[in-house]
Amino acid sequence: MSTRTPLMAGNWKMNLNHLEAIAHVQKLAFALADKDYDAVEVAVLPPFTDLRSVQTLVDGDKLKIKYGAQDISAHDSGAYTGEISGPMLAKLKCTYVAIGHSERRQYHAETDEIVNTKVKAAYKHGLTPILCVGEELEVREAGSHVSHTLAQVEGGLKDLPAEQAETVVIAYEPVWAIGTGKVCGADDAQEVCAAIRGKLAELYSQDVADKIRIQYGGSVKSGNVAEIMAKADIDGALIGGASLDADEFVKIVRFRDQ
Ligand SMILES: O=C(CO)COP(=O)(O)O
Repeated sequence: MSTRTPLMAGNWKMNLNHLEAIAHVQKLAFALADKDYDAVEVAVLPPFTDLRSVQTLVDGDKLKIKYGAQDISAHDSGAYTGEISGPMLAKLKCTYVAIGHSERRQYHAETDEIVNTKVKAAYKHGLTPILCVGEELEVREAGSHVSHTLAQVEGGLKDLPAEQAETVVIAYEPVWAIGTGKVCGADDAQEVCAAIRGKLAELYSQDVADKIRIQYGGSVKSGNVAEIMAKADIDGALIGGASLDADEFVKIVRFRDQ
């Protein structure tokens, strides 16, 4: 039995303005009880413009929900128009930051090198990275999904010491399953997540690999979450679309009841 606490994180992507964010987090706060947080860590990743509102709510009402950003600059400050730095996110008391999401790799040309620099920037400022990896449909069809994903894990964690790596969260998100309603079968997801843990053991040690949480992401809903979470190497989910519906997100947090 794994001692890893599952992490259910809602990636809102570019949805919900700061007023909608407040209403949404209030709904989650109202629905979730202490026993939910005892069993599962719950986090939301709102757009940057919502973070101050979410922080104010979480701080003011001592909510147990955690929050973080969807990206981080590789730089600490300076002439980088449009970017948001690690110190800015740390100042807002973010816990997590998603790095290398496939939408950033695809639309913003983020390479493993850039992802690796951002992972290091997150640690430098006390933020925990959620390193996103996963293959496109052509890669899966060619049968290279495992090696492709492991290369992204290795690239993203390059030169990272074990003391930092043991707290990273890896999110396996097959690109073809994101927002398509096509969930990766639980056995297929487990195959890749087990291979990721094997790679982590090779890069660090079995002890470190056993501490790292590996999430699955891609069309997770209340109806399929229990089957996915039953797998030995899956320690949570990164949820896009379904996290925008508070009732549905709460059901996902309560995956054991589904
Ligand atoms: O990309 C995702 C989470 O980061 C998954 O998105 P969906 O849950 O909408 O498929």
